[in-house]
Amino acid sequence: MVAINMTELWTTMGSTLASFMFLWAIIRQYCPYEVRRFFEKYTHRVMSYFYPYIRISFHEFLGDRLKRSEAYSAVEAYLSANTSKSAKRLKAEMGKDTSNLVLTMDEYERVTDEFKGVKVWWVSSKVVLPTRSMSYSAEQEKRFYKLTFHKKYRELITGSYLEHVIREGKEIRIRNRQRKLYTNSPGYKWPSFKQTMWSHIVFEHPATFDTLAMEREKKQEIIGDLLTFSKSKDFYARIGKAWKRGYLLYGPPGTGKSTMIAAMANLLGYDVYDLELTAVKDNTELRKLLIETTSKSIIVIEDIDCSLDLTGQRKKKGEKCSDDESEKLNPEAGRKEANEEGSSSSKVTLSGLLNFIDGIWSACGGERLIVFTTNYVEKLDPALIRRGRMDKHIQLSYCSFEGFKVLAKNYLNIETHPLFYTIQRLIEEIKMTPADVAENLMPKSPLDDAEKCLSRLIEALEETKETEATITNVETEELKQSTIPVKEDGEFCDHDKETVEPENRCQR
Ligand SMILES: Nc1ncnc2c1ncn2[C@@H]1O[C@H](COP(=O)(O)OP(=O)(O)OP(=O)(O)O)[C@@H](O)[C@H]1O
Repeated sequence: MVAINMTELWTTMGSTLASFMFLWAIIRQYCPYEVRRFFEKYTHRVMSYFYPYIRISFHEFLGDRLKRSEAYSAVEAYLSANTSKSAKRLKAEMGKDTSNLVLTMDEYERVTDEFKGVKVWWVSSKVVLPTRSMSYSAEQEKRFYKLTFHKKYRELITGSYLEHVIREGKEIRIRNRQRKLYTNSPGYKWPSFKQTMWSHIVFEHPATFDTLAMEREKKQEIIGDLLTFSKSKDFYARIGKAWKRGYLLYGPPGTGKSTMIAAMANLLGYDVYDLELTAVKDNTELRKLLIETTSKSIIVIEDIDCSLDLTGQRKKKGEKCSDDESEKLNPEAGRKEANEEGSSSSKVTLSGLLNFIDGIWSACGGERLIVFTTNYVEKLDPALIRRGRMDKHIQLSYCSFEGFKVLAKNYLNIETHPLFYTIQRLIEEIKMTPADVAENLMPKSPLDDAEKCLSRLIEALEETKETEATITNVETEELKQSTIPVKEDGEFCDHDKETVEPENRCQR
């Protein structure tokens, strides 16, 4: 009897539940969104008393939909890197630089992640909301990620796990982002006054430390310094110092200063801000530009000796070093200067620049390198380049044999050749910049093989050697002649002060 009753009870319950589910499916389809939300809200509240799991949502857009949520983007990057191997349904999109595919979890896909032995679940989801406007009615999709975990791990997950997800997600995004090369150029801002602003292009310089012609040991030291800096956030916080580091690159033109900056940016994945000081109106504008720079960037002032003189006064436009090379990092630099002609004289001072490097504003943003380059280090004010401001001074010099070997590998794809012995002998006694060596190694026609290019370099080195020898001979000769000659009667003769008739002058 009892058994029959139980069977009846189960059957009734089953059919009631089925009817309820059927009804709910109809209601879901036809009832207005607001009513549905109301039911769902209260059902969730009742359920949460018995449900042992906690859920956290990360919505793509918050509030006005104008700006994508940083947390959502970080979670997306984290999940695409960490779970794309375990997810069964993935979405493929072109990366920002259109060179690779980026895989992310497809909608309604669920993946598991583990942190310190605790399992959590991520679901990518979306809600479709009706939008009503005067002119059209459309649906709006709101995407979000939902994280679920057991309530006994609340502290661990909301604390260290989420911190780990966001930090790693941000790092992945920085690694994958398209980097930018900024330059300051004059712009107009309401109410129509001229001021310099950052504009940018995509930064795609191919230089790396591998392709840089330099002694291996020196290269390793610089790489070590840069990597240590980039991982020292906590260290800088502990010692109470802004997270930034100054580099001074100096050496003759064509020794690789600009190339090294590009290699630094590529190594660390930083943006580059190429600051043209002559286009900055005054210290206030300089500070504004500084505040606008972002973290993980290199601020470069090339040829610093040409932008500011030792008294701290700006050089006039006409006095700027005529140096085509300064346009290398940024093709807009030349145009910018032309645009600047006729603008009012600038008033950036040495103290303004010192403030820029280590004033109170310089601490905002964090993780920044400030790089100055110069061909004449001796011309710079010691205050500008003292340690603490320019922490690391790097001299780039004429091409060594080791540097030549890097260039031979880059340009000719060879690591050894019988002509290397001759080149080693010549390059060790002659001053030739890596830029000149590189130019000679560059094949000039499809028929140019390694032998031809190396022979051309040897020829150029020998020519330079001859020119240097001729110059030295002339100089020695001039030096000999410039010593004050003695007249036959033993009197000294100073040619510069001679006022006597030519025929009475002493013979050189
Ligand atoms: N050390 C180097 N390693 C590899 N290539 C180099 C090196 N130095 C120069 N080059 C080559 O020479 C060209 C000019 O070099 P770069 O612009 O870096 O020199 P620079 O020292 O910045 O010159 P300047 O002082 O005139 O601005 C580069 O495009 C690069 O191809």
